[in-house]
Amino acid sequence: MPMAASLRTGTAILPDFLLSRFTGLKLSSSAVHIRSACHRRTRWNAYPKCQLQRRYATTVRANPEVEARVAAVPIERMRNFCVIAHIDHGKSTLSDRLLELTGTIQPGGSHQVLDKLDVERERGITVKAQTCTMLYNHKGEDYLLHLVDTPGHVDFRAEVSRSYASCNGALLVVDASQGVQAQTVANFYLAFAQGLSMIPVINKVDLQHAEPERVTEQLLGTFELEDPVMVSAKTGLNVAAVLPAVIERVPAPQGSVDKPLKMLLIDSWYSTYKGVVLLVRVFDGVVKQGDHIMSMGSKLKYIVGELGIQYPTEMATSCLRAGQVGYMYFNPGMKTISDAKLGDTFCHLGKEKEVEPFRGFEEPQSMVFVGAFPTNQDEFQKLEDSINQLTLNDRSITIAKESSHALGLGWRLGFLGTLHCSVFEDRLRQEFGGSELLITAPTVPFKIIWRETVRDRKGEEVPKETIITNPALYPEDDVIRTKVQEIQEPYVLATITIPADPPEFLGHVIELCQENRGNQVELTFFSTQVILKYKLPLLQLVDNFFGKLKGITKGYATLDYEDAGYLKSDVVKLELLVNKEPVDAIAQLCHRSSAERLGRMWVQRFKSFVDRQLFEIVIQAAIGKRVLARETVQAFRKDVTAKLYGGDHTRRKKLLEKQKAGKKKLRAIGNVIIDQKAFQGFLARDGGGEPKPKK
Ligand SMILES: Nc1nc2c(ncn2[C@@H]2O[C@H](COP(=O)(O)OP(=O)(O)OP(=O)(O)O)[C@@H](O)[C@H]2O)c(=O)[nH]1
Repeated sequence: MPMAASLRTGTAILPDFLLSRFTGLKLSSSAVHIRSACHRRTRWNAYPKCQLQRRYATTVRANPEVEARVAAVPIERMRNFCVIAHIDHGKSTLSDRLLELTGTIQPGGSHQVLDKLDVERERGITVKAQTCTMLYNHKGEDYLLHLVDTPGHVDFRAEVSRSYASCNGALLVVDASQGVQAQTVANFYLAFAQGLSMIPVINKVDLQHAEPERVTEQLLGTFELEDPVMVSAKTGLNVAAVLPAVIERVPAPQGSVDKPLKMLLIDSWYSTYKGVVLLVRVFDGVVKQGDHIMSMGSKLKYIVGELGIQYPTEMATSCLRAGQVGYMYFNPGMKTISDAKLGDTFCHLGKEKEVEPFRGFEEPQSMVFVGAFPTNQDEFQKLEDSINQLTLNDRSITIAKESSHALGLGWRLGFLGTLHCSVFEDRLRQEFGGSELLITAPTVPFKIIWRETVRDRKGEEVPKETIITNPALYPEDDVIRTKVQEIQEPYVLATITIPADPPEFLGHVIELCQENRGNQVELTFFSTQVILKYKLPLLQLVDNFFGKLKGITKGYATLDYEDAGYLKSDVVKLELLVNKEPVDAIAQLCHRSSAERLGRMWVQRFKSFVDRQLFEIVIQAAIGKRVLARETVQAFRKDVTAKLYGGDHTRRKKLLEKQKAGKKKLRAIGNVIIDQKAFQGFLARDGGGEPKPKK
């Protein structure tokens, strides 16, 4: 058994080949890389098959030399900053270089140490903010730097906003060949609103078509940001200039170790081995192992177990002081991860009156919903287990049981956006088995404003409101006529950037936005770029808008969006009928203007997946009683006894068993028997429009 390069964690040694099997990592990199990777991966996916991975992930070793250096750094020499950028502009690569430069990880190891979730590696995107503490010697003095690598995609904006609470500054990374893009704009304003000091970093200057001068002008023109640091995170060129800029341009955190403890809960995740882990930022005071503390939100009391810094994995220290960000376990641990309310303030027990709690974070709302059903109803429990495993560390996913006449028992799942949804779908297909799963078309929440009134908190009479996330719960026509005042759908303010050349791009994009019921809000020309702002219904966005946008701009357009509230809409419920019986799982709420096109597409598509039967099958798309489209599957005559010729009875038995197993996957819609494969084919999406793996 090869034991060289084994990873020593605590008292156990795991051989290379086992380690690589359980972690999926190559072992050329240092042990630190491996442990870091193991640790990060467990935060998003708790894979049942990776017990060993999780066990090794949570191993903690104190390092007296590092701890002594950390303890000697006063608050004036601490800097907490995040790295923000448009997708793919190089945040994670730059973060890697900074970790190497400060000796936190070994140089030349595996890439993107902070992108460690399976999904991040597979798709080449960051979905979870990751943090790391570094020690950096500048002009002969040690500085304690706390870096947060943030996700670029709009769906994970809540992660970014939360990270800002632990930071005083931000590195705004811009690709030297692409310049300012949609998410650069969005991230800049978010960071600006939080009062963060921003350092522009122009990355990828090594590229042949890099235009650092043009991007410098753009940064000045768009954000009034001066003095960018020009780097190549890939080759390491000039990366050494980044940290001195952080020290000089990002203010030290405010706070005092002499004041009562005031600590903010920024993030939490679940470790099977040790339970709930908290990521905290200490604003005032000092917290040590054994301290009795309380949550000012829930009033629950806890005793601090182990605490320390992420260096880049957990490294136990004796205390965390004002200005620091670190991890913490309670002893006994928190019962469930939902007890860890992000944005909660903690103080020492008995000091509650002396501490003003933080306002907390805004809870992100689910905006994209799908139904998930097992093709074989016997597998319902297995699906439930898979969903529970995958949502353990992602509390932004909402889950509710759902029952469909056509598809049986399943789950209604809510996500922050389309990428969030498609990332989860991929994970669930991997975990549960892709061919065994039916996922319905994504939909958005609709708001129903009733004529009936209720009293609000101030005692004033206001119309009653209901949010509908499942078309099955949409009121019947007569209820809408008599009891509903209006129906609203969610809108977003979309920012689209495109190159000014070729000029046709602009025309195509305006056309696309108009076709999708968009209203132009702003159109700005920069030297080589155009930034458009449109108010668009979210429903249009989930219908592969990004894919279409990329298509008409040869992949050059970038898109970002923010919530723009609910607006009145002419919503209808489109249903698919099979021999007059509605197929509930396929019903969708849509705008009246798109109902006919969608209906026609539905009937043609469904027809192509339905097997002919002994009688004619009529497939229709309808709004209430009004039929919009119709297709017919002709009957055919089948000799059902053809295969059952006399002779070998075992053959006959096998055939019957096969039929029995097959029946589990059949569904009756009225008198029509439909194989789940038809639904699967009909509901299959090509997933276009989302970022593709880049490596
Ligand atoms: N040529 C060149 N490529 C770079 C440089 N920095 C990063 N890249 C490449 O650009 C791609 C994106 O880099 P990442 O670090 O993953 O970008 P990111 O901003 O973290 O991406 P998200 O996490 O998805 O938001 C990778 O293929 C990197 O290898 C650079 O300085 N020069």
